[in-house]
Amino acid sequence: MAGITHSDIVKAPKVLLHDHLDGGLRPATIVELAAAVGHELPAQDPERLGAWFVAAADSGSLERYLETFAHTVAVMQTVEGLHRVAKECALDLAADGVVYAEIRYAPEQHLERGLTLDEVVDAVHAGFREGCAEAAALGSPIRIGTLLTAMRHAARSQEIAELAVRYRDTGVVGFDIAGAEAGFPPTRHLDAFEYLQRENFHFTIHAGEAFGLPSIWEAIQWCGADRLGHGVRIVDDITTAAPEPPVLGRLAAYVRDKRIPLELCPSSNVQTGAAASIAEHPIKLLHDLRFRVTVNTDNRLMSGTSMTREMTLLAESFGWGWAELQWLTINAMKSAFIPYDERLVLINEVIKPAYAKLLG
Ligand SMILES: O=c1[nH]cnc2c1ncn2[C@H]1C[C@H](O)[C@@H](CO)O1
Ligand SMILES: [Zn+2]
Repeated sequence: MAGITHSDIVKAPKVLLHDHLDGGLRPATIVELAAAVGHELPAQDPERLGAWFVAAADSGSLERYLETFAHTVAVMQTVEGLHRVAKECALDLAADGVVYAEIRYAPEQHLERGLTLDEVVDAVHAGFREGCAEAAALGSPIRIGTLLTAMRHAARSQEIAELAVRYRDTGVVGFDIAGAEAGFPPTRHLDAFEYLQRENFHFTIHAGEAFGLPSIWEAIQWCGADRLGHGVRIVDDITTAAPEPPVLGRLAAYVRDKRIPLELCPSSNVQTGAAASIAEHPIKLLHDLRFRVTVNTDNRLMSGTSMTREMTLLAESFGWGWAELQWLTINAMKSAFIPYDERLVLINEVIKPAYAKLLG
């Protein structure tokens, strides 16, 4: 069924696996927190500041896109700042109809004003707890787990992996590495990934965004990633020569056969140059070939987006309807890092009944 709109999609339950806490602040909150800590911003008016982030991130380069985070990370250096940002994140996602989210951030980036790693994690978790409680009271329940990210150019991945495992029963559901990809291959952090595997813990790796197949291959075959952050460049291993059917190379076939989830982020990919436009985004091909595709926001502030907006763009570009949106949502829920039985409850008791009504 084509023609579904933003106002329809906002009401449908959605699942978000790839969203950065420091990429989703409300512009008005940045302005207030920046005034409190004396951080200078490129614009003072929230509307202009929001537009500045989108324009500055729209550079065609991941490195330049990442520079914009200086202004969000700067206001997330105190318990108050982290707590507020996490709480508002929960409220914003719930208002957008997200029922389950995994939110990531790099604790090592929030130590500039003297917080310890544990204090950072505690502040974020407290903010999420409050935000989720408030959202439930407002009639939009949401569950949130966190992923702790290590920065790939730095050397703290083992420490952050241990931090994640220590908090595994109190809100952290996985681990990730992020930051500039070219020049910083996943195997740089092999010790951390091997440690996590010995601990039976879950992790995703940003791979195949600004760098191609070798990054994806290392993430899966050397590091043992459960999921791929982006992974969009897997299309480099798929040969398309219509009218012949597409031919998958060995790595693409492995990713599809093993049902390795791809955390695709369409708008973010257009901004960093990983895709030319939404209409030309490889998500269509990957969907048609039945890869384990999920749709994500990456950074709602830098892309001026939301889960509803990402899905609306896909519905408009590819004529996708409720069947496709349900497929994406169930793919994401199946790929979450919470226990299997808990995923099933959300699929069977929240997602499927809602889409059954929408499908009519
Ligand atoms: O899409 C991304 N690719 C690589 N790194 C990213 C992306 N989005 C955000 N980051 C970085 C910047 C943040 O400060 C950090 C932790 O959330 O992760
Ligand atoms: Zn990301």
